[in-house]
Amino acid sequence: MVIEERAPAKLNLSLHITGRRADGYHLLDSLVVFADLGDVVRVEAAEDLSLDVTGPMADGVPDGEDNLVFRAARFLDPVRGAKITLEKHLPSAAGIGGGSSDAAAVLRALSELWGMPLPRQAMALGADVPMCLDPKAQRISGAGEAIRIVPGLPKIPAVLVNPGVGVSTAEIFRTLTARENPPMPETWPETRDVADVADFLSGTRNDLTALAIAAAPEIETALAALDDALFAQMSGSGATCFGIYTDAGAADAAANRISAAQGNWWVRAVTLNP
Ligand SMILES: C[C@](O)(CO)[C@H](O)COP(=O)(O)OP(=O)(O)OC[C@H]1O[C@@H](n2ccc(N)nc2=O)[C@H](O)[C@@H]1O
Ligand SMILES: Nc1ncnc2c1ncn2[C@@H]1O[C@H](COP(=O)(O)OP(=O)(O)OP(=O)(O)O)[C@@H](O)[C@H]1O
Repeated sequence: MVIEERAPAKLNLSLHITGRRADGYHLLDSLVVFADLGDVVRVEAAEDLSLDVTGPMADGVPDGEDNLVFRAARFLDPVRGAKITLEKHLPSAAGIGGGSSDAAAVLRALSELWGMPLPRQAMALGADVPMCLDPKAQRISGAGEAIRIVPGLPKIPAVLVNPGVGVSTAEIFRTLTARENPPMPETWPETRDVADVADFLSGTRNDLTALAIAAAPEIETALAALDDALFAQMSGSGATCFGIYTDAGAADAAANRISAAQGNWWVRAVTLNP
């Protein structure tokens, strides 16, 4: 029996950095949603643990013990075996939680295969892993472990643009000096449609943007390419940026326009799910 789990792209619609803990991890206040696009993880019973990485974005992704999928399997059970296949569709080191979403998907798949409870304390695998365990719209605080589901968001047509440069999350946090910034508003607006969401987001920030642009100036070009969106911002530590649009037709048209102008960029029209 093959168990299949989707590992959707994670988008930080906002990312406020509000402080730093004694252990060096930063405190976040972030609105996170997931796209209808992602990697695919498949697991089946086997004596030994093995990992095969396939798919259009597999190039350069580690296929051994360095892969977060492998580490997640060992984290769930240090000795049990399984044959794991990871089909990569998302760019890596891209701020859309590729490795974290894969790790969460393999935890879901292996807990089913091995008949084990899903571990909720998955921070040790990465700050983004807990939020990817149940990929729904959520507000994240703490260092990523404090999760509140955000009800009532609409489906959001969007375009994801990655200008083809990898950005190291660790490196961006290391260069951060302005660590005490205001959080998002505490009260949540009633969002009935995509324009309401854009309106709310226009009062938010991604506090890593300037540092990411300093490391990868292409990010500024990617944001400029999304200037016809209702709202555009960078996700995570970059380099992927998103633009949100009134409807799927407008998102498709923007994706086609940007792809035609920038043949080497990774550009996708998606829906961001509530
Ligand atoms: C930027 C975000 O993507 C926002 O969702 C996450 O906070 C990062 O999540 P991630 O990639 O799973 O991060 P990890 O693999 O745990 O950490 C990578 C690096 O970022 C730094 N890091 C990460 C999360 C956090 N809250 N504060 C940090 O300072 C850590 O010191 C580490 O050196
Ligand atoms: N399953 C995986 N998929 C992609 N990269 C992985 C995976 N496992 C380990 N890696 C390594 O992790 C690095 C970061 O990739 P990843 O895609 O997780 O970053 P990211 O999207 O910026 O994450 P985040 O949004 O959580 O900061 C890669 O450069 C790669 O070497």
